[in-house]
Amino acid sequence: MKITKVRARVFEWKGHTVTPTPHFCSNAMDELWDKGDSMGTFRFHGWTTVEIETDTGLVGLGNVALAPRIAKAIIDQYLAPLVIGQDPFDYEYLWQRMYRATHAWGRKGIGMAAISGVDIAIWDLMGKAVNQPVFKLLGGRTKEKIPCYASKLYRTDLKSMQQEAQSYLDQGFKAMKMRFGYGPKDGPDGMRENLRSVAAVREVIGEDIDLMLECYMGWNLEYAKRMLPRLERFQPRWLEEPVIADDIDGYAELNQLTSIPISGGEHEFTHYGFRQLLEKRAVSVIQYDTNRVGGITAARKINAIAESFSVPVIPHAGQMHNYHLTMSTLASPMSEFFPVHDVEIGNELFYYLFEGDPEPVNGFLDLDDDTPGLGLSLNERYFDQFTIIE
Ligand SMILES: O=C(O)C(=O)C[C@@H](O)CO
Ligand SMILES: [Mg+2]
Repeated sequence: MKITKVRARVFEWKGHTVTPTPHFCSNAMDELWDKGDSMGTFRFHGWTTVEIETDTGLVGLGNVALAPRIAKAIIDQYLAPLVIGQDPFDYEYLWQRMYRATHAWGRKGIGMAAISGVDIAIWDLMGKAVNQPVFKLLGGRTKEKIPCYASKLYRTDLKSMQQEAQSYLDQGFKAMKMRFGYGPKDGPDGMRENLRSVAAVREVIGEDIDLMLECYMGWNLEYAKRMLPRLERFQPRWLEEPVIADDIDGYAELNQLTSIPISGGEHEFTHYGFRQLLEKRAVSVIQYDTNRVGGITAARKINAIAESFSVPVIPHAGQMHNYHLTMSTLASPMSEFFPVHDVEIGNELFYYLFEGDPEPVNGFLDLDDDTPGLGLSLNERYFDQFTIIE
């Protein structure tokens, strides 16, 4: 089989969106004096799709969620020529070809995200070619079903957060993740608000439900060191991305500070990046996202390294490219799941662009043994709500 064409398309959402309220989610812009619409940088209202065509007529589908127009340009200009004419089953060779050819600028960030989109499409193609789901190519079913946690609970008024938490309990979730709204610039009041929000959610869900806490890089080391001891009594399953992704020593320090496990990795890239995080004991939970980290080819290597460190991998965002990896490794005990709702931050945009994702039942997801590839296709129902760039 030979790759004949790589078609990268940008989908920019032009439909209805919900604007986040102030203090909706702490984030890396919060430390600046003029943060503007701080969550603006971290709203993802566009996507790049990657369709890889072959001389057999089979088409593999991959995707990239970051900086879509740039990802498309990288794929069109640099990556497509490297894979056209090649056999998709040479996935490791093709990954190295893309990684090494773009090494001067592509190792981390959008370069690697673009490689990820092509690599995911290649794995989808391989699954389709042998008529097997991708998780079967990766080692098969290591769990009957995938436990998943509901991930939303942005900071709004506490009553609404409590109602939202209750709705996840009603749907059978045994774990959920909430966001902090306040950080170092918000002083003692903000600190109190952060603690109040965790107390409010804990009050509804009790002690037996796992609660994950998300900072989204909106704190700094000093603030995190003051917050962590105050949060211990809530027994969170983990505290996520307390500081910016480059402060690896900060992660390591925080990870040893209290009984609260520190998680991170959704802004880290390739097995080289994760080796560093693991060797420094910087995180107790790894959260790569397959469509950023280097695709399935890199993610499976990270799973192997993480397994040897006994550090669980719970990928960022859920979604099919992550679910297949989670299903096929004991290193991954669980998946993230973004509930379907109106387009807000953009995490949920996935469901407007793709179809085939499993729906959780009582807090578990399952993958179909009989659907070849990743089981994802483009959802043309909403195409008229996107600007599509070919
Ligand atoms: O789900 C996460 O871990 C994220 O970081 C999502 C992001 O949109 C912040 O809420
Ligand atoms: Mg996160």
